[in-house]
Amino acid sequence: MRVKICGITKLEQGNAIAQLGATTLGFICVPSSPRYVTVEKISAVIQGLDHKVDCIGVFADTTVAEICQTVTATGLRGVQLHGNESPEFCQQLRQSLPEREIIKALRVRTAQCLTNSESYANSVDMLLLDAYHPTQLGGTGKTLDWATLKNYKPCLPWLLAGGLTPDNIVDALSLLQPDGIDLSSGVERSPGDKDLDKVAQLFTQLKENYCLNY
Ligand SMILES: O=C(O)c1ccccc1N[C@@H]1O[C@H](COP(=O)(O)O)[C@@H](O)[C@H]1O
Repeated sequence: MRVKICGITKLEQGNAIAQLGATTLGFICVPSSPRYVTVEKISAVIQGLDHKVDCIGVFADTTVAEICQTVTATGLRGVQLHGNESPEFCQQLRQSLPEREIIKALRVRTAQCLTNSESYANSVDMLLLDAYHPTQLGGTGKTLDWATLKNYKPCLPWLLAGGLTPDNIVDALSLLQPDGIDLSSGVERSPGDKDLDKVAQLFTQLKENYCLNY
Protein backbone atom coordinates (compact mmCIF):
# COMPACT_ATOMS: atom_id res chain seq x y z
CA MET A 1 0.00 0.00 0.00
CA ARG A 2 1.18 3.49 -0.82
CA VAL A 3 1.73 5.75 2.21
CA LYS A 4 2.07 9.44 1.46
CA ILE A 5 3.10 11.91 4.13
CA CYS A 6 2.32 15.42 3.03
CA GLY A 7 3.49 18.88 4.05
CA ILE A 8 7.23 18.16 4.20
CA THR A 9 9.30 21.31 4.77
CA LYS A 10 12.58 19.98 6.24
CA LEU A 11 15.17 17.63 4.73
CA GLU A 12 15.92 15.79 7.97
CA GLN A 13 12.21 15.09 8.51
CA GLY A 14 11.78 13.94 4.89
CA ASN A 15 14.67 11.50 5.32
CA ALA A 16 13.41 10.20 8.66
CA ILE A 17 9.87 9.73 7.30
CA ALA A 18 11.16 7.89 4.23
CA GLN A 19 13.25 5.66 6.49
CA LEU A 20 10.19 4.88 8.63
CA GLY A 21 8.43 3.55 5.51
CA ALA A 22 6.70 6.33 3.59
CA THR A 23 6.56 5.59 -0.13
CA THR A 24 5.72 9.18 -1.06
CA LEU A 25 6.47 12.66 0.28
CA GLY A 26 4.23 15.63 -0.52
CA PHE A 27 5.34 19.26 -0.85
CA ILE A 28 2.73 22.02 -0.64
CA CYS A 29 3.12 24.46 -3.55
CA VAL A 30 0.01 26.47 -2.60
CA PRO A 31 1.23 29.91 -1.44
CA SER A 32 -1.70 30.47 0.97
CA SER A 33 -0.90 27.31 2.95
CA PRO A 34 1.09 27.44 6.21
CA ARG A 35 2.93 24.41 4.80
CA TYR A 36 4.00 26.20 1.61
CA VAL A 37 7.55 25.50 0.46
CA THR A 38 9.48 27.39 -2.20
CA VAL A 39 10.96 25.86 -5.35
CA GLU A 40 14.45 26.29 -3.84
CA LYS A 41 13.45 24.45 -0.66
CA ILE A 42 11.81 21.58 -2.55
CA SER A 43 14.92 21.21 -4.75
CA ALA A 44 17.20 21.18 -1.71
CA VAL A 45 15.10 18.51 0.03
CA ILE A 46 14.84 16.31 -3.08
CA GLN A 47 18.59 16.54 -3.73
CA GLY A 48 19.39 15.72 -0.12
CA LEU A 49 17.13 12.67 0.24
CA ASP A 50 19.07 9.49 0.81
CA HIS A 51 16.08 7.15 0.49
CA LYS A 52 14.18 6.13 -2.62
CA VAL A 53 10.82 7.86 -2.29
CA ASP A 54 8.36 9.51 -4.69
CA CYS A 55 8.12 13.28 -4.36
CA ILE A 56 4.83 14.94 -5.30
CA GLY A 57 4.00 18.65 -5.50
CA VAL A 58 0.56 19.75 -4.33
CA PHE A 59 -0.98 22.59 -6.37
CA ALA A 60 -4.39 24.25 -6.40
CA ASP A 61 -6.05 26.25 -9.16
CA THR A 62 -2.86 27.47 -10.76
CA THR A 63 -1.67 27.40 -14.38
CA VAL A 64 -0.15 24.58 -16.38
CA ALA A 65 2.88 26.84 -16.98
CA GLU A 66 3.49 27.38 -13.26
CA ILE A 67 3.17 23.67 -12.48
CA CYS A 68 5.56 22.75 -15.30
CA GLN A 69 8.09 25.36 -14.16
CA THR A 70 8.05 24.06 -10.59
CA VAL A 71 8.26 20.40 -11.64
CA THR A 72 11.14 21.05 -14.01
CA ALA A 73 13.06 23.19 -11.52
CA THR A 74 12.71 20.75 -8.62
CA GLY A 75 12.65 17.23 -10.04
CA LEU A 76 9.23 16.45 -8.53
CA ARG A 77 8.02 13.07 -9.83
CA GLY A 78 4.37 13.93 -9.80
CA VAL A 79 1.67 16.49 -9.22
CA GLN A 80 -1.37 16.50 -6.95
CA LEU A 81 -4.14 18.89 -8.02
CA HIS A 82 -6.08 19.93 -4.93
CA GLY A 83 -8.31 22.72 -6.28
CA ASN A 84 -11.21 22.83 -8.73
CA GLU A 85 -9.22 21.64 -11.75
CA SER A 86 -11.44 20.25 -14.54
CA PRO A 87 -10.78 17.02 -16.47
CA GLU A 88 -9.84 19.23 -19.45
CA PHE A 89 -7.21 21.03 -17.35
CA CYS A 90 -5.80 17.67 -16.20
CA GLN A 91 -5.64 16.54 -19.82
CA GLN A 92 -3.69 19.67 -20.81
CA LEU A 93 -1.30 19.13 -17.92
CA ARG A 94 -0.83 15.51 -18.94
CA GLN A 95 0.14 16.61 -22.44
CA SER A 96 2.69 19.03 -21.00
CA LEU A 97 4.07 16.55 -18.44
CA PRO A 98 3.60 13.13 -20.06
CA GLU A 99 6.20 11.44 -17.84
CA ARG A 100 4.87 12.67 -14.51
CA GLU A 101 2.19 11.12 -12.32
CA ILE A 102 -0.98 13.21 -11.93
CA ILE A 103 -3.18 12.76 -8.87
CA LYS A 104 -6.52 14.57 -8.77
CA ALA A 105 -7.78 15.36 -5.27
CA LEU A 106 -11.55 15.56 -4.82
CA ARG A 107 -12.86 17.33 -1.76
CA VAL A 108 -15.97 15.27 -1.18
CA ARG A 109 -18.91 17.44 -0.25
CA THR A 110 -21.77 15.28 -1.56
CA ALA A 111 -22.24 11.83 -3.06
CA GLN A 112 -22.38 13.59 -6.47
CA CYS A 113 -18.64 14.33 -6.15
CA LEU A 114 -18.01 10.60 -6.18
CA THR A 115 -20.10 10.14 -9.33
CA ASN A 116 -18.24 13.06 -10.96
CA SER A 117 -14.92 11.37 -10.26
CA GLU A 118 -15.59 9.17 -13.34
CA SER A 119 -14.92 12.14 -15.59
CA TYR A 120 -11.22 12.09 -14.62
CA ALA A 121 -10.74 8.46 -15.72
CA ASN A 122 -8.76 9.33 -18.86
CA SER A 123 -6.90 12.40 -17.68
CA VAL A 124 -5.16 11.43 -14.41
CA ASP A 125 -3.35 8.43 -12.92
CA MET A 126 -4.86 8.39 -9.47
CA LEU A 127 -7.63 9.98 -7.38
CA LEU A 128 -7.34 11.25 -3.82
CA LEU A 129 -10.43 11.70 -1.67
CA ASP A 130 -10.23 14.44 0.96
CA ALA A 131 -12.84 15.99 3.24
CA TYR A 132 -14.59 19.17 2.17
CA HIS A 133 -13.97 22.31 4.23
CA PRO A 134 -15.78 25.59 3.45
CA THR A 135 -12.72 27.86 3.79
CA GLN A 136 -9.60 25.67 3.52
CA LEU A 137 -8.37 23.64 0.57
CA GLY A 138 -6.55 20.94 2.49
CA GLY A 139 -4.54 19.99 5.54
CA THR A 140 -7.70 20.56 7.58
CA GLY A 141 -7.62 17.48 9.81
CA LYS A 142 -11.26 16.88 8.91
CA THR A 143 -12.29 13.27 8.21
CA LEU A 144 -14.56 12.07 5.44
CA ASP A 145 -17.71 10.16 6.24
CA TRP A 146 -16.05 6.77 5.62
CA ALA A 147 -19.40 4.93 5.69
CA THR A 148 -20.56 6.78 2.55
CA LEU A 149 -17.42 5.60 0.73
CA LYS A 150 -18.02 1.94 1.47
CA ASN A 151 -19.78 1.28 -1.84
CA TYR A 152 -17.54 3.57 -3.88
CA LYS A 153 -16.12 1.74 -6.88
CA PRO A 154 -13.54 4.15 -8.25
CA CYS A 155 -12.53 4.19 -11.90
CA LEU A 156 -8.86 4.62 -10.91
CA PRO A 157 -6.55 3.68 -8.05
CA TRP A 158 -7.21 6.02 -5.12
CA LEU A 159 -5.72 7.45 -1.94
CA LEU A 160 -7.74 8.05 1.20
CA ALA A 161 -6.93 11.40 2.87
CA GLY A 162 -8.57 13.77 5.33
CA GLY A 163 -7.94 13.78 9.06
CA LEU A 164 -6.13 10.44 9.18
CA THR A 165 -4.04 9.84 12.32
CA PRO A 166 -2.20 6.91 13.93
CA ASP A 167 -5.27 6.56 16.19
CA ASN A 168 -7.95 6.29 13.49
CA ILE A 169 -6.07 4.63 10.62
CA VAL A 170 -7.04 1.10 11.64
CA ASP A 171 -10.74 2.05 11.82
CA ALA A 172 -10.54 3.70 8.40
CA LEU A 173 -8.81 0.73 6.79
CA SER A 174 -11.16 -1.76 8.40
CA LEU A 175 -14.00 -0.09 6.45
CA LEU A 176 -12.27 0.86 3.21
CA GLN A 177 -9.67 -0.61 0.86
CA PRO A 178 -7.92 2.35 -0.78
CA ASP A 179 -4.73 1.84 -2.79
CA GLY A 180 -2.97 4.15 -0.39
CA ILE A 181 -3.32 6.68 2.39
CA ASP A 182 -2.25 10.30 2.74
CA LEU A 183 -1.63 12.04 6.06
CA SER A 184 -0.62 15.58 6.90
CA SER A 185 -1.91 17.36 10.00
CA GLY A 186 -2.48 14.05 11.83
CA VAL A 187 1.28 13.50 12.04
CA GLU A 188 2.59 16.96 12.85
CA ARG A 189 3.35 19.22 15.82
CA SER A 190 2.42 22.40 13.97
CA PRO A 191 1.82 23.09 10.25
CA GLY A 192 4.86 21.86 8.33
CA ASP A 193 6.66 20.50 11.39
CA LYS A 194 6.18 16.74 11.30
CA ASP A 195 5.98 14.73 14.53
CA LEU A 196 8.29 11.78 13.94
CA ASP A 197 6.88 9.89 16.94
CA LYS A 198 3.42 10.06 15.37
CA VAL A 199 4.79 8.94 12.00
CA ALA A 200 6.48 6.00 13.75
CA GLN A 201 3.19 5.15 15.53
CA LEU A 202 1.43 5.17 12.17
CA PHE A 203 3.83 2.59 10.72
CA THR A 204 3.61 0.48 13.87
CA GLN A 205 -0.18 0.39 13.43
CA LEU A 206 0.12 -0.48 9.76
CA LYS A 207 2.65 -3.25 10.43
CA GLU A 208 0.71 -4.75 13.32
CA ASN A 209 -2.65 -4.71 11.62
CA TYR A 210 -1.85 -5.24 7.96
CA CYS A 211 1.41 -7.22 8.06
CA LEU A 212 3.05 -4.62 5.87
CA ASN A 213 6.76 -5.11 5.32
CA TYR A 214 8.26 -1.76 6.09
O1 LIG B 1 -1.75 20.77 3.75
C1 LIG B 1 -2.06 21.85 3.24
O2 LIG B 1 -1.81 22.92 3.81
C2 LIG B 1 -2.77 21.87 1.93
C3 LIG B 1 -3.00 23.09 1.31
C4 LIG B 1 -3.65 23.15 0.10
C5 LIG B 1 -4.07 21.99 -0.53
C6 LIG B 1 -3.85 20.75 0.08
C7 LIG B 1 -3.21 20.67 1.29
N1 LIG B 1 -2.99 19.47 1.94
C8 LIG B 1 -3.60 18.21 1.58
O3 LIG B 1 -4.71 17.98 2.43
C9 LIG B 1 -4.92 16.58 2.55
C10 LIG B 1 -5.39 16.16 3.93
O4 LIG B 1 -4.71 16.76 4.96
P1 LIG B 1 -5.01 16.34 6.50
O5 LIG B 1 -4.41 14.97 6.69
O6 LIG B 1 -6.48 16.35 6.72
O7 LIG B 1 -4.29 17.36 7.31
C11 LIG B 1 -3.63 15.93 2.12
O8 LIG B 1 -3.90 15.27 0.89
C12 LIG B 1 -2.68 17.05 1.84
O9 LIG B 1 -1.96 16.76 0.66
